[in-house]
Amino acid sequence: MIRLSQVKKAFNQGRHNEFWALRGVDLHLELGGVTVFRGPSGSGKTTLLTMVGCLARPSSGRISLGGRDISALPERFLTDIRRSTFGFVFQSFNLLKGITALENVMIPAYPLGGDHGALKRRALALLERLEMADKAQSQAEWLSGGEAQRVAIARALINDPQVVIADEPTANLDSERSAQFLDIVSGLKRDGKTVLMTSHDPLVADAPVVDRVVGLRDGLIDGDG
Ligand SMILES: Nc1ncnc2c1ncn2[C@@H]1O[C@H](COP(=O)(O)OP(=O)(O)OP(=O)(O)O)[C@@H](O)[C@H]1O
Repeated sequence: MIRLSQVKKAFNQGRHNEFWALRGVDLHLELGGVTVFRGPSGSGKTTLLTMVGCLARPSSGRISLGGRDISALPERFLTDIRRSTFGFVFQSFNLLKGITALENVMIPAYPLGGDHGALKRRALALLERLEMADKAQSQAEWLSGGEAQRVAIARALINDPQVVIADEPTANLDSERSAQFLDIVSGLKRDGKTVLMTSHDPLVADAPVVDRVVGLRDGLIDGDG
């Protein structure tokens, strides 16, 4: 379970261009299920997910994960929690060019050590599940948008995270690919994963697989259902 208490985030704090992207968010996220964060551009959705996923720290307020306060932990502990708990799918997918799809999927597991052969088999199994096995040896830059996204999803899953965070996952996809993405999300939900997404896309927010839609406006929660 993830709990945010009065989480605030300022950018450029103390400077003339100080901006409060989050202005006091209280939120309780149960593990399991699919939550979508919706709101106008600039309302703080991405900022909120980066706090939840331990990619950045709040300026004030508390975030706890499974009852443990993680907001004030030193960076190396945050990195460990991030690696073991969260998988990320970024809007632009962020695959590394010049290496294969398979190698991209394997990268987040390298810092954890372990047997290379077993890791490769796990990565291939994930690509297989996402119907991308035939592209395992393709260079990342050769992949189409939908293919790149599926590789990014496999990469997000390689360390078997409890929580998958996806920022505007359908922004670069046509409606058929978006529907396929939602099928993948259904599969993750069946596997017991918690999925947290931001989305402008009504196709996503209104999808039957979504359990909860949290609205954000001007850095505050604006509707939760
Ligand atoms: N590193 C930064 N430095 C300064 N301002 C920032 C930074 N990151 C985000 N912001 C500002 O914080 C606000 C919230 O940004 P955020 O990316 O969380 O919005 P969002 O709701 O995800 O928007 P979108 O739907 O357009 O992706 C925006 O006004 C943005 O310009």
